[in-house]
Amino acid sequence: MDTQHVEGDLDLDQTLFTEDQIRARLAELARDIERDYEGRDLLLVGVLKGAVMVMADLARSLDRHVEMDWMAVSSYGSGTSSSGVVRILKDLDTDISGRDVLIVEDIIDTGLTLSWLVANLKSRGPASVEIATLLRKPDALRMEVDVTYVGFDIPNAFVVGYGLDYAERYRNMRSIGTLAPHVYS
Ligand SMILES: O=P(O)(O)OC[C@H]1O[C@H](OP(=O)(O)OP(=O)(O)O)[C@H](O)[C@@H]1O
Ligand code: HPA
Ligand SMILES: [Mg+2]
Repeated sequence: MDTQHVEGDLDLDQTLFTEDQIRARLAELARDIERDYEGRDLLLVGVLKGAVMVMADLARSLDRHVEMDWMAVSSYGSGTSSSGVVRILKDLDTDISGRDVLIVEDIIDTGLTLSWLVANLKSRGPASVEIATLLRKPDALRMEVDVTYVGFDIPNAFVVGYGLDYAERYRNMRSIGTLAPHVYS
């Protein structure tokens, strides 16, 4: 199944990561996470909606018990640049005080979402808060974010697929690619 199985059109410029490359990298991160959290309970917190695919595949790569909870926050709306205003659309169901929390994200772009979210979760008294993200754009960072597990560093271009959307489209692509400029011009 190729990148364009969903759209079958010319909306994508380039494939950055195939399904196989994503799966292999998540398996490596899973081994690191198993080692680092050995003997401790672990709560994975997925950030909706973009992180659904990463959460599903990372959690299934882990050879251990984990709990999963979800938050929905949004700062991008339907555009390609962060509004800088983070809104909680859905909060956790779990009380995280005293818990080891690992935030699972699809992408760190400006860092605004994650820096806000880490501060928000730390204020709830967890034992620890770490971040696992599949993608990070080092050149786009506006807020420093301490990330423990990074899948891939990527150039500063808008990407879609594997959970990542442009105006809610392309999330169900199996691979990740850059969007052709004509799509948002
Ligand atoms: O580092 P930043 O510049 O803050 O960008 C990263 C955030 O932006 C995207 O979420 P979005 O707000 O698009 O919501 P979504 O996951 O529902 O698409 C992405 O899933 C991250 O949560
Ligand atoms: O490059 C991106 N693509 C999709 N959603 C995003 N949210 C932040 N950066 C991105
Ligand atoms: Mg989005």
